[in-house]
Amino acid sequence: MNHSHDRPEESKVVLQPHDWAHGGHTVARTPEGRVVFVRHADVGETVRVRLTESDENAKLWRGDVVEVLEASPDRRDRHPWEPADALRAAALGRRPVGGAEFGHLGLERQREIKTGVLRDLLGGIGKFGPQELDQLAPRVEALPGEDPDGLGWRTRAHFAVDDDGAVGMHPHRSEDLVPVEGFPLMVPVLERLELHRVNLTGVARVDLAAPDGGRTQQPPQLILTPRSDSARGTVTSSAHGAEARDALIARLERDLLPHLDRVGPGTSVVLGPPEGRAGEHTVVAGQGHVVEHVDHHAWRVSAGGFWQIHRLAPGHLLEAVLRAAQPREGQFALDLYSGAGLFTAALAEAVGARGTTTGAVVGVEGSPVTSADAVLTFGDDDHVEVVRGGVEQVLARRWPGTVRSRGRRGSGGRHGRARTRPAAGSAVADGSRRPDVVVLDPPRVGAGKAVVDAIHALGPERVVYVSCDPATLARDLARFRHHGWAVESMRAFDLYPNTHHLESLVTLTR
Ligand SMILES: C[S@@+](CC[C@H](N)C(=O)[O-])C[C@H]1O[C@@H](n2cnc3c(N)ncnc32)[C@H](O)[C@@H]1O
Repeated sequence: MNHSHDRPEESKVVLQPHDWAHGGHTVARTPEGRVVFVRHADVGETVRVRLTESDENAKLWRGDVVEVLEASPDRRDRHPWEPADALRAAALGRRPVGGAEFGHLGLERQREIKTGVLRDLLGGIGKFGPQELDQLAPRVEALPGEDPDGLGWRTRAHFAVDDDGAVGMHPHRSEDLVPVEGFPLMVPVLERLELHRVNLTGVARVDLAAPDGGRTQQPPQLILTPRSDSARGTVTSSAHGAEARDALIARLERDLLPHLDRVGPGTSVVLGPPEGRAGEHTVVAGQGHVVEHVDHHAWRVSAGGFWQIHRLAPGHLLEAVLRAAQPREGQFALDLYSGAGLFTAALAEAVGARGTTTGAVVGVEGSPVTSADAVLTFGDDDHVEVVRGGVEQVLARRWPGTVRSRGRRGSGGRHGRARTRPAAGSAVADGSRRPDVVVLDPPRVGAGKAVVDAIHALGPERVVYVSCDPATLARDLARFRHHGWAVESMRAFDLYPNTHHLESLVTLTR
């Protein structure tokens, strides 16, 4: 069992990190040979580290930098966000919050580190040889139009709320809650909401959404998740819970709405089900959904539905996916883990206009909220079909024999029978036609063996894999390569500046 140290002076060691690992930390060794994952450092530095997990029996220890004895040339003079600055947090006797764990380094260095981690994972888990890696030359690219400090990009963010109703964030792997006044990684329209000035007692979590990258007149949206415990007038699902929910709504109308009228007029406020429960959303003010746009496309995204986080990501990814997938008029494209239909829309336009008999797109999405959005977005477009369900289950149903293991994976596995609307031609609907192009964009757990095997069995010309986790991507690529697929090209994007996260886009052919 790990134990955390409450008395910092008792648990400090001086270390020299020698490597970067996946997950946002450097790797160092104590003189006794113990491996320590150190956050907020860089390779080549000498740092004093406060151990946050150091159980004698643990395989590895963890710690945060509290003092820099020899600094990396890439260390920034000033961290762009104080609550996440490890050195400043140490001076205040607390831990840095998560959310900007690379903020101590310049953006170029951040991308260099992410490129190195991607390459290491492809070599280790993915079994790519050094020559293959040199040929592919994966490199994490900055998005054109990115802020020079990597700030102001998040159109989606969330905060926890403490017992006293103040918004806060957690340090890495900690239940502690540090109150925060804003989050400069968010787009300005969300920063201006100044939620730290409002008492949100009875709320467990606040999610924020700024449509259209925060650029349009469309106001932002706040989604509040009520607490489910019995403390402080909170909400349960019982009849008593309905009263508590009404009381919470009354309190929000009294405290939150006048504040929002001053700082963010028109902001929508939506109350979700209590934490850990499924259920309806109640619109307290404004609307229950936003509309996202890229060029001439528009998508509906409801409270709780998925949308790409970086303000520039939807347009950039859409273009990159189209370039990689090369869909042609009359083809059948399968969009797996399709969300609200970002790629579905572009693929649909490329394979044929409404009413064509041969061009078709099928999007598969597991979340009931997000797939319902896609159904509404694509309306009566008869060459687009939106299927709600787990990818593995949907592939097994539509193309029996392609999925060997019927394990239940990921969020999509929970959602019963697929709901389809409308059929995109009978051959597509009954599974007798197979896709020419498959795009997949799974969550961090990746696609997994059964889904990769099924895509292989479907025999498309091209597969485009969009990934937000390079470790599961490497694992899934190894499986594709086992089936004889080759990586034609690989790109990676810095969609999450000042954090260790990265997005990859891989084109596979046979
Ligand atoms: C990374 S998002 C990509 C969405 C979309 N491609 C986009 O760019 O907006 C992954 C999506 O997969 C859905 N999802 C997660 N696990 C799933 C599963 N097993 N089957 C189907 N959908 C799943 C999530 O609800 C989410 O909308």
